[in-house]
Amino acid sequence: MREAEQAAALAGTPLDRLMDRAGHALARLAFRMAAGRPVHILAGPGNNGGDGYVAAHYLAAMGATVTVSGHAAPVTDLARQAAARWGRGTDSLDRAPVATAVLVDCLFGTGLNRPLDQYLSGALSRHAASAARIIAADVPSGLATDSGADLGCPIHADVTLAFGALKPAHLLFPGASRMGRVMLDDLGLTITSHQTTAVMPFLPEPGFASHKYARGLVAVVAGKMAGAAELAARAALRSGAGYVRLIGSALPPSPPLAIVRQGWRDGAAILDDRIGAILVGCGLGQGEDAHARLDAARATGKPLVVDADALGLLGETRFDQPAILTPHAGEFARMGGAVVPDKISATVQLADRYNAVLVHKGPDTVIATPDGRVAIASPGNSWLSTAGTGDVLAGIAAAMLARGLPAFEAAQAAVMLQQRAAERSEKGFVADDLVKGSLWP
Ligand SMILES: NC(=O)C1=CN([C@@H]2O[C@H](COP(=O)(O)OP(=O)(O)OC[C@H]3O[C@@H](n4cnc5c(N)ncnc54)[C@H](O)[C@@H]3O)[C@@H](O)[C@H]2O)[C@@H](O)CC1
Ligand SMILES: Nc1ncnc2c1ncn2[C@@H]1O[C@H](COP(=O)(O)OP(=O)(O)O)[C@@H](O)[C@H]1O
Ligand SMILES: [K+]
Repeated sequence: MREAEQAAALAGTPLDRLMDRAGHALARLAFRMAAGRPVHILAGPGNNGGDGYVAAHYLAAMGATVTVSGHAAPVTDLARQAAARWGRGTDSLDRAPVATAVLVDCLFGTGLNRPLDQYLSGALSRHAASAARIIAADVPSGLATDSGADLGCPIHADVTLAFGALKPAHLLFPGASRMGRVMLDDLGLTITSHQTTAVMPFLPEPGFASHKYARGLVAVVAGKMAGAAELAARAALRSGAGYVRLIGSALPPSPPLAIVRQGWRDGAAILDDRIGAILVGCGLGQGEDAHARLDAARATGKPLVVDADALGLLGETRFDQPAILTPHAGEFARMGGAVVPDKISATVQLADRYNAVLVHKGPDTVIATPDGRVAIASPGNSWLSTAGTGDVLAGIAAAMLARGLPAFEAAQAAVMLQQRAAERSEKGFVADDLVKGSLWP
C-alpha cells in the first residue's frame, strides 16, 4: 500500500487527495450507519488519524452530531492539515466516553509498529463499549496489517472500511476475525501487487473437439487408508477431469463407477503418457510402500499434487515438475515451515525450499509460489473443518493440473471450488457430501 501511495503521488494524485477520499468515504458510511444519532471519532497521531479528522469535517458539513477524541498531536503534515480542517475541539482520549451510535476507530492503520500499550487498549475498549456500532478505518487499531497478528487490538469492528486495497490482516486470522463486514474503497487507485486475493481462473467448458483425455486424465495413487484416495478421486472426477484412475486401492468399486480402478503393478500403472497429473499422499501411509509410490510418482516428471502422508516423506526434495503441496498447519510445521504469525512469509519460504506451489491450508488458506507470488483465500466456511475435506481439495487440484492450468492457478481454482461446494452444502456436511454432485462452478 505504501508503494501504491508513492505511485499515486508520482502519477499525479496528491496524497492529500487520497486522504480526502478516504475521510469522505468514512463520513458517508458513518452518516448512514448513525442515521441521525451521534458519531464519535478516535483520531491517532498519523494519517489514519488524519482520515478521522477529514471524516469529522465532512460529517459536520452533512449536519451530523460529531465529536473527536485525539491521541497525541498529529505528527504528519497531512494529519496536521486534516486536524486544522476539522478546526473544532478535540477531547482527550481518556475523557469518560459518552454513549454514541457509531464509533469510528482512526487510531492506527498501516503505521502500527508496536503493540498497543495498556493505556491505549483500555481507552479504545472503553469507547467501543459505549458505542452501538464500530467502524474501523482501514483496519481495527492494534492489528499488524501485513500479517493479521494481534498486537493488543481490544475491539471487534462491525464494519471495516479498507482503503486502496485489502491487506493481509483483512484475510488472515486472528485479524480477519476482528473486521466485521469488510468494505473496500479503492480511492481511485489501481494497485498491482504480488500479493492478491485468490481468484477463480476462467475454466472453459468442453467444446466439440473435447474428449476425455483432452479434459485431463488424473491418476490418484492410493495406499493404506483407501477411503482418502477414494474421496480425492471422486473430487477430481466431479470437478471436470475427463478420466480418473484410482490406482492401488484395496476398496471394492463403489459409485461413481466411472472411476477406473487399477492395481499398482510396481508403478507401471502411472506410466501412461496420457496421464496429465498424479495425486499422491491421501491415505498413503508412511512405510516402505509409501516411499516407493511417492518416488515413482516423482520420477514420471508429470505434474503432481502431494498431500497428507506424502508431505512427511519429502525430506530435501526440490521438484523439477509442476507440483502443488497441500499441508495443513500440522503438516506445515512437520515439513520445517516456520510457525505463524507471519503465515505469508513462512509459506513463501517453504514454496521456495521445495520449488513447488504451497497451499498452506486453514481458515485462511495462503497459496504461494517459489518466486514469491501469493494468493490469499477469503476466510472459508468453517464447516470445512471435518475429516476428508483436504482430500477433496487435493483431488480438485489434480483435476485442474490435468486440464493444463499452471500450478498457481490450479491451486487457486481448487481452493475456490472447494469453498463454493461448502457454501452450497447444508450445515453439518461431511467430505462425502461435497463430492456427491458436480463441483463445477
Ligand atoms: N495508503 C494510502 O494511500 C492512504 C492512507 N491513508 C491512511 O493512512 C494510514 C497510515 O498512516 P500512517 O503511516 O501515518 O500510520 P498510522 O496512522 O497508522 O500510525 C502511525 C503513527 O502511530 C505511531 N504508532 C505506531 N504504533 C503505535 C503504538 N502501538 N502506540 C502508539 N503509537 C504508535 C507511529 O509512531 C506514528 O506516529 C492508513 O492506514 C490509512 O488509514 C489515508 O490517508 C488515505 C491514503
Ligand atoms: N475453520 C476452518 N474454516 C474454513 N476452512 C477450514 C477450516 N479448517 C479447515 N478448513 C479447510 O478444510 C480442509 C481440511 O483439510 P485437512 O486438514 O487436510 O483435512 P483432511 O486431511 O482430513 O482431509 C482444508 O482445505 C482447510 O483449508
Ligand atoms: K484504525
